[in-house]
Amino acid sequence: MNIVRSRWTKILLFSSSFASIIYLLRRYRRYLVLKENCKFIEPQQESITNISSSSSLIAIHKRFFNQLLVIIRILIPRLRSDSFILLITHLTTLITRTFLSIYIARLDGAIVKSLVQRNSHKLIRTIIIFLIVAIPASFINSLIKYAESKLALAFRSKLTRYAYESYFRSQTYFRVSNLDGRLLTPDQNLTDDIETFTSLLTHLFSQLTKPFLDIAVISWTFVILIQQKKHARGLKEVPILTSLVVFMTFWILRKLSPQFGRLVSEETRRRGLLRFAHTRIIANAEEIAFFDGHEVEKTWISKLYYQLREQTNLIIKKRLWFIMVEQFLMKYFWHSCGMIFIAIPCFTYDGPAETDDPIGDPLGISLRTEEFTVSKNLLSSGADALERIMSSYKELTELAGHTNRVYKMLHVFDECAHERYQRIPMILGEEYSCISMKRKVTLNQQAHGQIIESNDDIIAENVPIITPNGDVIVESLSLKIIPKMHVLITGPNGCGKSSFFRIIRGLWPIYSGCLHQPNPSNFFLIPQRPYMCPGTLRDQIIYPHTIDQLHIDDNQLIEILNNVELQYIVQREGGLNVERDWKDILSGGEKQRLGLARIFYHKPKYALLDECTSAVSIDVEGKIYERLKQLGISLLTITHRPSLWVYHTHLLQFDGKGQWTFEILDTKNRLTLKDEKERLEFQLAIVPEMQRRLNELCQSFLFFDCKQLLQLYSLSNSKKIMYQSTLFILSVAIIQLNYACYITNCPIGGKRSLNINNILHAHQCPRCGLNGQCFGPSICCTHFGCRMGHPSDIHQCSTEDHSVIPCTIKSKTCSMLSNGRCAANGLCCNAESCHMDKTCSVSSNHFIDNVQDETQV
Ligand SMILES: Nc1ncnc2c1ncn2[C@@H]1O[C@H](COP(=O)(O)OP(=O)(O)OP(=O)(O)O)[C@@H](O)[C@H]1O
Repeated sequence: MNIVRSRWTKILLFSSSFASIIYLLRRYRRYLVLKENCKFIEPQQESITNISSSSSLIAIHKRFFNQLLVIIRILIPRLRSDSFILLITHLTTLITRTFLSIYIARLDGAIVKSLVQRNSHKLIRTIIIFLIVAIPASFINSLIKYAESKLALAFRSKLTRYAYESYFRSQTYFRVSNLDGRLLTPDQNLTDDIETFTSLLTHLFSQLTKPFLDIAVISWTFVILIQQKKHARGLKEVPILTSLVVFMTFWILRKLSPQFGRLVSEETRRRGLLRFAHTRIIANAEEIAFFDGHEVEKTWISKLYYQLREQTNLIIKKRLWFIMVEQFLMKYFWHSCGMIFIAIPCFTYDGPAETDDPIGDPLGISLRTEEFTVSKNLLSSGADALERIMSSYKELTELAGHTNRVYKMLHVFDECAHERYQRIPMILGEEYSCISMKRKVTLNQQAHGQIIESNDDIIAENVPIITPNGDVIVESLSLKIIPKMHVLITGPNGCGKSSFFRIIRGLWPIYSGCLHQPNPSNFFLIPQRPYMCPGTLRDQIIYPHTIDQLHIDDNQLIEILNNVELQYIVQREGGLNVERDWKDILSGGEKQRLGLARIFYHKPKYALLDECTSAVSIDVEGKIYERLKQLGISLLTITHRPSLWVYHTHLLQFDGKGQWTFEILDTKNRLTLKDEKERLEFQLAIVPEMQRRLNELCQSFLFFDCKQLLQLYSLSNSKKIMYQSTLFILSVAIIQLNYACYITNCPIGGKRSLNINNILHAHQCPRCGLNGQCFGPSICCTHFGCRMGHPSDIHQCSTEDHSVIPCTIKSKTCSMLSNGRCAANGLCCNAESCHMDKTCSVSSNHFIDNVQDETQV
């Protein structure tokens, strides 16, 4: 009480409470920020979590064991496999270690006994034996770790090999990411997940096997010990009480245990998304840098990181309370119970004193001490084993989570290999909403189209083009392409041109109809951005061949580079054997040409060229096409470039509304028609502007709205009315244009420059300045002289533009300029300029007189 009352204690209590409150408030604020940050991508997560939770694969139950069994069959395919031999080795080391532990416990008891007996010889002898036994025991301990790591590696190799085989079979790697939506990060599944699963599995194997062995052997040793103690009461109840304590602990822990499997599985998924986002940034670094898009990327990545952090925090928090309860029960509670159990014979023994030294130790204290030490050691080993089994529950639930991920990966690989796909509807709805107008089909079923291998021809019979999302791009396509046919494929963006390639190459499933397709080795696709594989320049040309499959020499390879006008690259980069990051060091056009070089190397029957020359200059493109045709390769080209038309014999045209045409390509005629079309399109493009101007003129000068007339024109169905309306509009337009030209300043210098002597009723030109007269659009003269280009004069003189009749200046004509009139003393002007003229003399009221004259007229 005194302590509590002391001033310092009060200050300490107050400040710690204050600090705690501040800490909690800060934590709460950070939690709110975190929650806010995570909001943005929550819906997608929810949908994915639902998929895993709905199938309830996380908890330890029958399904988990079934999944584990499937995977174990992959890990241990036969009894003679290396993984099984390693497993047996590991098991043997574990058993040996158990027996050694019991032996060491007994040696420990013997040491204590010799101490109590004060028998130095026996003590030294026992210690020497103890040290000798410690050598194999240490080796076995190390061997356990070694065997565990080797076993984990063997399991990992087996599972990785199996997964790679599935992943690279039947283009599963393409199908998983393009046609199926269940695995968002297959890279993570194939690397991290497999590694974590196999190390956790082997760890749990040692964690569980040895404790079970320990418990079995220790229990057996105790049974023998109990049987020897005939005169001690209450020992028979010890096994029942022990089981009761263990069962109770297990029950409490199970009730309190959070679902670690689910939590860890979710954490792994979020880690995968974060890694995926980083990979995306590396792949698109250049574009992001060009657009300065790092802020957007940073925000997105931070959000993903916060989500991961939130989940990791949750797990850490849940572990804190769970481990506390676990430690209390299994360390302290069990220890107390154990001490009570082994103390029972000390209190209840009522037989004669047991001693092997009746003279030195008649009461048998040393023997009892030895028994107590052995029992205590055994009991602590047993408790340790039980503790491990119990704490393994947590790891077991985590293993369930990882098993689920690995199993799901293998399952999806298998389904994709058999063309059974599933997409996640929410993601589709968001990402591809632009094509939601198209007809959609449900695709969670197997494709029923027929694929027949043909010798040479590609024949499609009523084959639809359907995207992996179920959007029907083309309802039914029927055509026949034979070798030596060169097909040009055109159409608007997104109409299915590239998808047509995917269909004939067998990348997308065929949902109905029949496709006769030559062996895939007859096709070679060059996309707009060709893939640059890791390796040498030679590897780029021969891809996907390897050096072992190379069938031509270096001179021929250089000849191939010649064909695509890329021979200089050998010298520039230092030979064919040089390794570079080709994706980064080559320009867009060079990459495209290197891609085309592969066709010269492989010489397929059909070259599928998907806008693969968009970055190549037109002259080089032409040469490459000519050379490809000389090799007898059929060219199927997607392009928007008319320069390529001449190299093709047929045209496949998609209209973007599900319709298509396939016909012979008459290039010459088509180019003429194209020219005409472009010309007409250009003319039509300026029609609205002309109509606007015409209407303006109609309103200004005819007080008539031509729009009505134009409407009448566009509404009139009858050809005769249309014809008449056109004639009328044109006549009106011509008259108006001429008239408009006449009344605006069409001639140089405006209307004033016309010879007005021939025009009746010409009126006086407008006044300007101080008693001045407008001579031209920007010339104002008084008898003092003329000024040119003054804004107020321009403003006043431009009123003349609105007058229908031209104006005149009634002063004396002068000969220095054509249509010139005397503007001031010694100055002759016309509507455009002024010139010195000695013959000109005017009086001060000259212009006023003129006005009066005009009034009289
Ligand atoms: N993997 C995919 N999953 C779902 N839809 C896809 C996929 N690939 C393409 N699509 C959709 O299929 C439609 C046709 O695509 P395609 O690539 O064939 O167009 P395209 O005619 O080659 O267009 P462009 O001229 O722009 O290259 C598009 O609406 C596109 O969104």
